[in-house]
Amino acid sequence: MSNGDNTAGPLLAGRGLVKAHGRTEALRGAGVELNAGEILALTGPSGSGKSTLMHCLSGIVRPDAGTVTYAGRRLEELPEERLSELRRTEFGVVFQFGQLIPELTAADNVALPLMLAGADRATARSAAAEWLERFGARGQEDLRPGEMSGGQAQRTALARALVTGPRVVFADEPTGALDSLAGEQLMTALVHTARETGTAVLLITHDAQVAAYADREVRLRDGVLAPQGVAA
Ligand SMILES: Nc1ncnc2c1ncn2[C@@H]1O[C@H](COP(=O)(O)OP(=O)(O)OP(=O)(O)O)[C@@H](O)[C@H]1O
Repeated sequence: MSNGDNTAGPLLAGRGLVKAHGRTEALRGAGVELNAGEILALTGPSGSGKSTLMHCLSGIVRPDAGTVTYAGRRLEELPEERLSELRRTEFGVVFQFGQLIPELTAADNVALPLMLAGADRATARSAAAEWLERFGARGQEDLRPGEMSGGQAQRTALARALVTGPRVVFADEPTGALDSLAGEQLMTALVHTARETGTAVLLITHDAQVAAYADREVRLRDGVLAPQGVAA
């Protein structure tokens, strides 16, 4: 898919997003903008709609109403296959519990997105080893998720999210299952890499210390979002 941006505005913008899960209105007109290279923290109480908003912005879920614009393209207008391609090539995702494939080693988990994009196994594994090293997971290439600490699993998940060179990483409570030291190490690695590569990050967190790594923080409440200004 071409990278031909035709906007001078934000890289990713959700406007007037509405999404119900059954009778629960998770989003009730939420709007948020993410600029290229920006690290944005999305905070708010449990159940306020953070994950639903992230799923709409990343094209995993189609909103009931409202628009999502990525690099000048309206996600709701893309056919499913173009949307999948965009998710695979331009977006990376990290969840609270890594969600690595249990049967695969760290190296194969990280290599997988490249192989899905058509790289051969040797090339993909060599890129995977480089990314694992970058995230301080050198020597862990052959570990399977069941043999990893929480921090090792999350570093592997970060490497997997970034290996394809995405322009946006969506991270949903990436430090939520880690102790504070491992959480700090993960955030330092994520922020450092995002700065180096110019990748934008949308970061859901409950933790003010984690939100403080962001350039800006916005807060959701009852499915609606209000700007909070610059994070500490
Ligand atoms: N698949 C689903 N089916 C039914 N209800 C859902 C579903 N996903 C979310 N909800 C409901 O929608 C609301 C918003 O959920 P969401 O997970 O987006 O909030 P959140 O702010 O991310 O919460 P948390 O911080 O607890 O993860 C909640 O009331 C939740 O129970």
